[in-house]
Amino acid sequence: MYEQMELWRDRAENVERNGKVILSTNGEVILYENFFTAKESDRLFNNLHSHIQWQQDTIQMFGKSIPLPRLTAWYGDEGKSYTYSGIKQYPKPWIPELSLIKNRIEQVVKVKFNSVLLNLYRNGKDGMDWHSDDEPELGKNPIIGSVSFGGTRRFLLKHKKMKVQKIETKLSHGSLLLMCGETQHHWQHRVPKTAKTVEPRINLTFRIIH
Ligand SMILES: O=C(O)CCC(=O)C(=O)O
Ligand SMILES: [Fe+2]
Repeated sequence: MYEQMELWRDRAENVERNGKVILSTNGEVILYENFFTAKESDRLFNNLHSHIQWQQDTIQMFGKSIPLPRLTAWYGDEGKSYTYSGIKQYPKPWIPELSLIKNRIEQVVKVKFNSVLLNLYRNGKDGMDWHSDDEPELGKNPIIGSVSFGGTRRFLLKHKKMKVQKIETKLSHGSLLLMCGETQHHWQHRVPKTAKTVEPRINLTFRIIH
């Protein structure tokens, strides 16, 4: 037992050392590549792809209902509602694959997440436009743990006021990106669509809903 705990601690510290600081002005973003091994990531991608209840959400624009360019799902603790695209949503209960991922990132982040928003980018035509994760339910300086499986996609950050300040990284199979501090207050992020052929990608953003 003791030995196992030591192993966990070593692993957590090692991962911490391997984190790359992507952004440190007006917020903090850290990337841990290969947070999950390739083998674990393959297994988790397949499991989530088939076990998650993916849904096609729409947004209302000029009186029209427009499908979002990705499939989504929301899981979490019971009773934590979340308003997304103007619709009050209730999470589906945790499933083992999600609890496993959540536990693993909590070892490093040292907070307890109570919900996760999942996105499935089926191909290069799927993406996510500029936004901040600044919904009031998330509180002032939310910590967001973003896990990626499947095809690598570009991830961009731009400062809200100093528009020239742009940061770009790639989110690959098995990576963990942490966004903390004032990041959501000062920065927007997006996953651009691409004309290149890309493998499907699953992204999970773990959040704390107050
Ligand atoms: O797919 C990603 O990496 C980003 C997802 C995201 O920004 C979100 O769900 O709020
Ligand atoms: Fe986001």
